[in-house]
Amino acid sequence: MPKQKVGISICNASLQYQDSNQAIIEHFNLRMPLGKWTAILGKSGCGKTSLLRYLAGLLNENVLWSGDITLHGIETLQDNIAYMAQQDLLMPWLNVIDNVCFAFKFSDRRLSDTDNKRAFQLIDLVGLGGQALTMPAQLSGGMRQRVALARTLMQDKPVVLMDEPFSALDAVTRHRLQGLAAQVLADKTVLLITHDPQEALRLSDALYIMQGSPAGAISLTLPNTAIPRVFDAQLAKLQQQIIDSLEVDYV
Ligand SMILES: Nc1ncnc2c1ncn2[C@@H]1O[C@H](COP(=O)(O)OP(=O)(O)OP(=O)(O)O)[C@@H](O)[C@H]1O
Repeated sequence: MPKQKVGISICNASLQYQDSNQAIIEHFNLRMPLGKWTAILGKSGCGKTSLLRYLAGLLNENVLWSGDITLHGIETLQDNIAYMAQQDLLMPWLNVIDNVCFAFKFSDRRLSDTDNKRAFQLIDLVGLGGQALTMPAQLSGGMRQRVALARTLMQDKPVVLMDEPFSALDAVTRHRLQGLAAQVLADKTVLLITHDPQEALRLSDALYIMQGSPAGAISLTLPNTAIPRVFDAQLAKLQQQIIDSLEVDYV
């Protein structure tokens, strides 16, 4: 990886659920470049979501954590993170615009005219102009994930955690939404969990494979080319390298 400013670094981390007698992550090191995408791949159950949820502050009392998290450009992770999950988590009783503005409902800040205007602009940006008053049940899976993306953008946080956000979509919709996300989340520090090596290679500036039990992370060197990358012979080779690394945990 070319020299890049680090946004978040995790050093020698260990994570264990309180009700378990074994850590799921140990000697875990990861450096997320500032304002870039970092992807994590790993066998199902190796601890990817747990790590993300810990970083999002959703696991505090349920886990034992050790290790250092160093932040650059932000004071705390709390208040600076937006989380986009695999399921869109849209509120079925709220229309598109109210879902996009959902985070405001739980904050002290009232929605200003400027915020409202921005919400409409984001809905346009994700290709859903004219659908602001539509209910989630009337939208396709891809459209719902677009609303979730607009909601993530509305929060306007410098760090975005994404847990398999495109995995439930068909290949073309996924490809389009990946491109859109790369465009609209440019300059954010993004941590993306995915099971799809191609997605990781297309979108990320740094790529880690979680391996072992408890899991550590190994990094893969990526070409210094523009994101989203076009899938070429070099990426195909890297894809094979990723699969070989992942296979170690399946023997
Ligand atoms: N609340 C919990 N309490 C105890 N153990 C848990 C809890 N949540 C998850 N685990 C365990 O932690 C391990 C890691 O789970 P996690 O969901 O983080 O894996 P993952 O890599 O994200 O998996 P997948 O790719 O299938 O989503 C699993 O063995 C799981 O059973």
